[in-house]
Amino acid sequence: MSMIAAFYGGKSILITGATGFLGKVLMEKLFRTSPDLKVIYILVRPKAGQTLQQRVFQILNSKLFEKVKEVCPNVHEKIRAIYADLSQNDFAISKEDMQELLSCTNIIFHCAATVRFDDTLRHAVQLNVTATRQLLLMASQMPKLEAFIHISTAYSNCNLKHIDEVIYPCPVEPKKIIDSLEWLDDAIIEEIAPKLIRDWPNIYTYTKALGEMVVQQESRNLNIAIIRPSIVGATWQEPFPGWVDNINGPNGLIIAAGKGFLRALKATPKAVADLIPVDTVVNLMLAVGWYTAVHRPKSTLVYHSTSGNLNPCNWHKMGVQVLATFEKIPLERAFRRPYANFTSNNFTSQYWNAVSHRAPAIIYDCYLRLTGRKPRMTKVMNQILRTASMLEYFINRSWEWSTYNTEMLMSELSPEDQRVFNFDVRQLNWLEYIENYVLGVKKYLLKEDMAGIPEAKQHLKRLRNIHYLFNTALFLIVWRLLIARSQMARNVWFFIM
Ligand SMILES: CCCCCCCCCCCCCCCCCCCC(=O)SCCNC(=O)CCNC(=O)[C@H](O)C(C)(C)COP(=O)(O)OP(=O)(O)OC[C@H]1O[C@@H](n2cnc3c(N)ncnc32)[C@H](O)[C@@H]1OP(=O)(O)O
Ligand SMILES: NC(=O)C1=CN([C@@H]2O[C@H](COP(=O)(O)OP(=O)(O)OC[C@H]3O[C@@H](n4cnc5c(N)ncnc54)[C@H](OP(=O)(O)O)[C@@H]3O)[C@@H](O)[C@H]2O)C=CC1
Repeated sequence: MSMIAAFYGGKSILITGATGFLGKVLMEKLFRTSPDLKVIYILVRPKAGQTLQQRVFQILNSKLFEKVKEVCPNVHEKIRAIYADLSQNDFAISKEDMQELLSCTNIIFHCAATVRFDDTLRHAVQLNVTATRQLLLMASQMPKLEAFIHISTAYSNCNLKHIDEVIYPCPVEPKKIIDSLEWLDDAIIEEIAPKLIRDWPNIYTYTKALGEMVVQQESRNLNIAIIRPSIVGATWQEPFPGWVDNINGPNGLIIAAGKGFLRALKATPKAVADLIPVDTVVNLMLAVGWYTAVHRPKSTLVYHSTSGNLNPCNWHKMGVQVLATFEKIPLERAFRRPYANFTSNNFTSQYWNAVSHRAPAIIYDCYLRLTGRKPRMTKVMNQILRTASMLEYFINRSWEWSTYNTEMLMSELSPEDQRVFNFDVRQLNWLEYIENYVLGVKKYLLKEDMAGIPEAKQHLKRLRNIHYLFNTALFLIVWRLLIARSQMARNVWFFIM
């Protein structure tokens, strides 16, 4: 019998960010392994014209929850969506809902955040810092609370090279920043933002670091733990391999590569690709929730959910396997044949951007114009290159994250818990994982039908022929021009003939 699964039985669990990538996988695993849990409260806002109930309905009826419905047929009754907007005072939660949350909650998993790298400082602080403080305040009024698990990121201290499982102080106190945002206007805030974030690469990582400091400062006598995942990728094993549902992190670039838009990337081939499967992160979260509540460590423990020091993979290996998978299982209607050229050199990267990205986009737009259609490829390409440049910081560096606490926790688990809540990334086979990941992007994210693979392969063959034809024509034109203008070229030509 799993001790962790039994621990969550009968519990009332509060999850923020439950509609996000990590939150959905967390809910799924909780319902599947502890179907006798009492209730999961989720703080949700209406979005894209959908009410809370419609959003919950959509999640529970997705492929991700198919197994849950077999194990826990009354899952609909065990999920309680509470209207909340984490960027508002008191999260805009009604008095009755707040009362219920305060009096019933046993465990909190705080996953909600803005993960956009380019968010405004005001919004990112509201979500990643102030909301965390507000939730901690709520937690301090919960008499039944056993553990508060805060999800941060392994990159919250990416201005350092070696990162231990400790909370590092930020140069400016979070409280000072929160207070000043109240009276500064937006224009001034955006002006001072670069000075505040100093050597952090973006607002996201900086505000996540501030969020951790807030956790440390406002922990009172709560049982708190922080989990820092690196780049969260598709599921490894559970509930099935390759599940993914948003374009964040590597996902968008994998699509851009598979569709042949992105054929070169400014990346250091030997740098560690610190991906971590989302189900591995979730298993660690649940184990940490149990350990924090039952063992009540004296201080706030930080757990790294990373792969680099236990089972490293690099960007070269990842790129090669992504391409190999697209050979076998191509995406539909590709723009060009997939290709991956990694270079860490600025000049070469600019060259490939011009030749491999911008020039084909311009040529294709000319073709669209000539055939009476609206040009669009340059716009798409600019967006992809902007995204790639935003991620560049993370694919040109390697970090060392120590994992003492994570390994200690692994050794504390019973063999049954190590199996059911496996977060031992040493068992991960990268080639198999990446293949399933790419397949998952095709099936679950792009919703492409596997029956379309023969046609997709045929399309790639046509693209290859167009490519050869184009290169031959280009060569002949250049050669003809050279012969017309250079005596040496003429001599070479006669010599060959
Ligand atoms: C050469 C081939 C290589 C072969 C493949 C190998 C793959 C290597 C992949 C390497 C990836 C490395 C990733 C490192 C990430 C480190 C993350 C740190 C971990 C974390 O803690 S946080 C979670 C991660 N957060 C994110 O990923 C958010 C990043 N996104 C943003 O911040 C914004 O979206 C961005 C990029 C600033 C763009 O903003 P904006 O210009 O306002 O655009 P929109 O968001 O409105 O989107 C417009 C348009 O772009 C599409 N889009 C958005 N994001 C991506 C993406 N990541 N990849 C591709 N495309 C993306 C989006 O769908 C929109 O399209 P439309 O058609 O709707 O216009
Ligand atoms: N994905 C990754 O690679 C990594 C993620 N992390 C961390 O993991 C956590 C979860 O990330 P992930 O699931 O990927 O992110 P998502 O963007 O998928 O999910 C974010 C969640 O936060 C919610 N949220 C955002 N703003 C508000 C708001 N104003 N009110 C209520 N809810 C809000 C979103 O709700 P809605 O659906 O309404 O938008 C969504 O449920 C974050 O803390 C992130 O920093 C850490 C390392 C890597």
